[in-house]
Amino acid sequence: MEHIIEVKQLTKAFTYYKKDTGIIHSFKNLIHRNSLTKMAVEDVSFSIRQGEMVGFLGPNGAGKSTTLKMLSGILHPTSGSATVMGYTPWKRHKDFKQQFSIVMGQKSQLWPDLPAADSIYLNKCIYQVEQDSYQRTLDELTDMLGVRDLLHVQVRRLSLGERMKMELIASLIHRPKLLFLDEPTIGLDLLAQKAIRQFLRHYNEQTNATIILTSHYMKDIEDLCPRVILIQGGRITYDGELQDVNAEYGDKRIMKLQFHEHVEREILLPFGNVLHHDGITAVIELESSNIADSSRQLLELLPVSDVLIAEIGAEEGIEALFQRQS
Ligand SMILES: Nc1ncnc2c1ncn2[C@@H]1O[C@H](COP(=O)(O)OP(=O)(O)OP(=O)(O)O)[C@@H](O)[C@H]1O
Repeated sequence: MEHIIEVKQLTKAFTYYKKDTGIIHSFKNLIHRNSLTKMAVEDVSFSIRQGEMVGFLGPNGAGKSTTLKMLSGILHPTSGSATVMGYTPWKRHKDFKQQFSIVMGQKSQLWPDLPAADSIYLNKCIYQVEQDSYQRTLDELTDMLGVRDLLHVQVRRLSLGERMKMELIASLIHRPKLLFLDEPTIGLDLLAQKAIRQFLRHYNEQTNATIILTSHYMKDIEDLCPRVILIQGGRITYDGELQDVNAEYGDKRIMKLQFHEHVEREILLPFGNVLHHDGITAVIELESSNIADSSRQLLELLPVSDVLIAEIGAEEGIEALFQRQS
C-alpha cells in the first residue's frame, strides 16, 4: 500500500506580541512590541497509508489542529515538508483540493438559514461533481446516515447530531480520498456519537478513504482507529497501534508536577522522559520502579507545590497525557 501522507520534520512557529496593560504600557507598545514565539508544531514526522484510520490525539493546545491545517493547505509551515496525495498542501493545487475534505466539529460549513440540501448542492458545483454521481452519492450518504427527510429543513432548526451528519454529507459529496475530521462528535449525545462512528467505519470500509480523526472522546478512537499518533507540546510522543500503548507504557508512570517558582527543563531531565514543561508545570514519564526515589528527590530539590502520580494503562495512558496542562 502506498503512502498517501508523508510528513517530514514539520514545524510551525507562531509569532505574536506581548502587550502589557495600562496607559503607559499602551504607549510603549506603540513604539516597541515584545515579540514572542510559540512552537505550535515541532519537528513532526509520520506517514499514513491509503485506507488507514488514524487517531491524532493530544491535549488542548498540543498542535493537532495546526498540523491538520498544514496538511490541508490552510497554513504554511515554518519549516519541514509534507506530501499529501503527491501534492504539497500549502501550494493549494486545484486537483489536491478536489481530493480531500476537512470537517471541523466546531466550525460549520453549512449556511444556517438555508436547508442543508442547498449547501450540499453548492459543494457539488464547487467540486464540479457530475449530476449522476452527485445524486448517487447523496442518496447513499443520506440513507447511511438516516437523514433523507431532513435535507430540506433549515440548518439552524436541526439538532447538533443532525447538523453534523449534514456536514459529513457536504464534505463527502465529491468522494474525497482523504478526510480530516477535527472533533466530529463534539457536543453530541451518546447515540449521535455512535451513529457518526458507525457511519465513518462503514464509509471507510466501502470507499477505502483515509481518515484522520482528532477527538477528545476515547470511544471514538477505540472504535475507529487501530493506529494512534499522540502529540504533546507540538511533538509526537507516540505513533503506533492503539493496543500497544499498554506495552509502551505498562511499566511506566506519569508524574505531574506543579511548581510555585519557575523550574528549568534541564533539571528534570535526569528523572525521566519530560513529556511536557512550561516552567511552572511539568509532566514526566518514569519507570515505576523509580517512582519512590524520584518523588523524594524531586520534592527535596524543587519548589513543588503539587504532585500527582498516575498509572498508565492503554486508555488511562492516553487520558493522562490528555489531561496534562499545556
Ligand atoms: N494563530 C496563532 N497564533 C499564536 N498561537 C497559536 C495560533 N494558533 C494556535 N496557536 C497556539 O499553538 C498551540 C497549538 O494549537 P492547536 O490549535 O494546534 O492545538 P490543538 O491540539 O488543536 O488543541 P485543541 O484540542 O484545544 O483544539 C496552542 O498553544 C495555541 O495557543
